[in-house]
Amino acid sequence: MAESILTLKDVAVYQKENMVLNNISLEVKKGEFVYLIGKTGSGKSSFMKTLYADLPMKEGNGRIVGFNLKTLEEKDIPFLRRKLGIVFQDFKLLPDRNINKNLEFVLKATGWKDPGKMQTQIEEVLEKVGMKTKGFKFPHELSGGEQQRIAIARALLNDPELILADEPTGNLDPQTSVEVMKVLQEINKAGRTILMATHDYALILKYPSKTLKCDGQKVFEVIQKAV
Ligand SMILES: Nc1ncnc2c1ncn2[C@@H]1O[C@H](COP(=O)(O)OP(=O)(O)OP(=O)(O)O)[C@@H](O)[C@H]1O
Repeated sequence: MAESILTLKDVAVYQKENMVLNNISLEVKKGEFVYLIGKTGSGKSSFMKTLYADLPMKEGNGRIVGFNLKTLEEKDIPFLRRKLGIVFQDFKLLPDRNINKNLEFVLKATGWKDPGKMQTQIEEVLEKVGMKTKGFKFPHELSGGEQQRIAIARALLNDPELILADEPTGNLDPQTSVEVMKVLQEINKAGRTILMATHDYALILKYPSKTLKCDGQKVFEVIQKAV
């Protein structure tokens, strides 16, 4: 049986003192591609933030990539984040440096020292997202879809066990969304687990997969027809 990458038991998600979601119990296994859907304000981003410890897990129990979210201490958060690849809607690339330097910055910040190894790793992740020749460009010289591919490459730098993508196609046109989705699908086929929050039902129809829905302060699995 596939190993569990994420297990939640009776978890509640809070924004400060306000409960956003409760009674969440679910499991994501190694190799799965899971969508997280739900209306604006239903709690998708808050759910994701709880998973990468940007919001504390006040109620329930959770394990993610081997870390216990309930007992996680502040000092352990960087180590958790190293085992997660996080992709956001708005790319969050550093505008003042080129793509190679953006990626090098992350490697240095996560303890890499050897320049040769860093260069090899940068080339490898750029190759995976089809951007090998674009390392010298600045973020503003790339299209939105290209910037998102770079953000995915950045998420792959430390060989994460789980990729959390929060509306990764939210700023992209339909055709570019499909291109970015193809990259995520390839990464998933290569064995990586992906949890992706999205509003984009066209993508879900095109690439059907296990789907969780946030609604009425709950998170539950929906069958494809009911999406
Ligand atoms: N930083 C914050 N402080 C307080 N409340 C917040 C904060 N961020 C979000 N909320 C509230 O938490 C609830 C869930 O918001 P969240 O952003 O998680 O929803 P979402 O499903 O991701 O929405 P969207 O699809 O618009 O991104 C909303 O009621 C929102 O107002």
